[in-house]
Amino acid sequence: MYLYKCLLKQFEEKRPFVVYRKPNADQMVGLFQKTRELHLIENFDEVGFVLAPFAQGKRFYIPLSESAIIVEQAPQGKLDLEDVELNYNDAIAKENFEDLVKRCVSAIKQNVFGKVVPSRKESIQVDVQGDLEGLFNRLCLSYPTAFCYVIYHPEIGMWAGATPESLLKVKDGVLETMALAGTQVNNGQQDVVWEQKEKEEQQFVTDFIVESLNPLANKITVSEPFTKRAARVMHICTSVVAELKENNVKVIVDALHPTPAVCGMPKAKAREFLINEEGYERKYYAGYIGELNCNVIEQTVEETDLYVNLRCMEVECDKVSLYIGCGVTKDSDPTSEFIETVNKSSTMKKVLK
Ligand SMILES: C=C(O[C@@H]1C=C(C(=O)O)C=C[C@H]1O)C(=O)O
Repeated sequence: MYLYKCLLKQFEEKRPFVVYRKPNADQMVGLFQKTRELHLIENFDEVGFVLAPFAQGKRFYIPLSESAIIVEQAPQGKLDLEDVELNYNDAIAKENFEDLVKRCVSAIKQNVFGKVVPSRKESIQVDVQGDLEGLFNRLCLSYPTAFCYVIYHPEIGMWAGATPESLLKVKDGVLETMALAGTQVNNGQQDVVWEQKEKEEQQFVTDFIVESLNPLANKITVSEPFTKRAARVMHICTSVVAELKENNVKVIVDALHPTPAVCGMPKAKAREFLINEEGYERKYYAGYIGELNCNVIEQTVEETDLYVNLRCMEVECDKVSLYIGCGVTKDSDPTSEFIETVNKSSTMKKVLK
């Protein structure tokens, strides 16, 4: 396919690119920047594809005006990749993460915050860059309902992922978003029962989103919670629709990012704790990614469609680093939370060959 040829050439020449496929979409998009420049987002009037970090780091974009744009049919069909063997007994990772969760619970009990979302990083020796076409195909075919992407910038590096979580979509003055939290293993079971802890955790996220949007919206509609399946896990989800007073993407992004689904609440306290206590830098994990002031397939510039960068990995020449986190409340059990991160890690592990 022409898009993949361009991707290979672009990567060989160390020029920025992104290839992505939106949830349930038939088409995929490739943006191939003609220069190697790093374009930073200043005021959110920019038009292009953005990748923003969780906290520290550069918020950059690939401008449409400087890129070759290729739209092709996305990989069709469904691939059921074999389950990978998950290691629940990595003693060092387990001990470190459980210790972090204990510190989170103790901060919650001291009323520093009500919820926090600690995370960890797991590196695997594997060469993925040698077969980017295969990687993107596997992402799209395995996760048809996710936002799948591979993005590269010579000054930033390469990231890939298949995220189930929308940060926001703004179109015609209407904003759509979701409150996603609470996790259990997805065995394809039909009767799903959610524990009180998970329901509360998800309610935190819904409340935060509604409160943050209140000053910005004339009317907000919240759906009943429903179960959203995402590969090996599933979550509780609520859809939120807001009629905006003003179409100011910067104000809306600042209000929502990072949501308590990936950070905690109150936001500032949780974020400060994570930056100081996690012991590593999240970089673009739990940041956001997507089209800013454009919809490439529909060829309009009046739309923004951003996703939370979850179930993702940083791709280097001989290794990948997976980033995985989980919401912690006062009732969290450190071992169960570690197991949850292992389960979530299977989304990316499955597409590695
Ligand atoms: C933080 C992650 O996922 C988030 C946390 C969830 C939870 O705490 O149950 C569920 C969905 C996501 O909003 C992750 O996948 O790394």
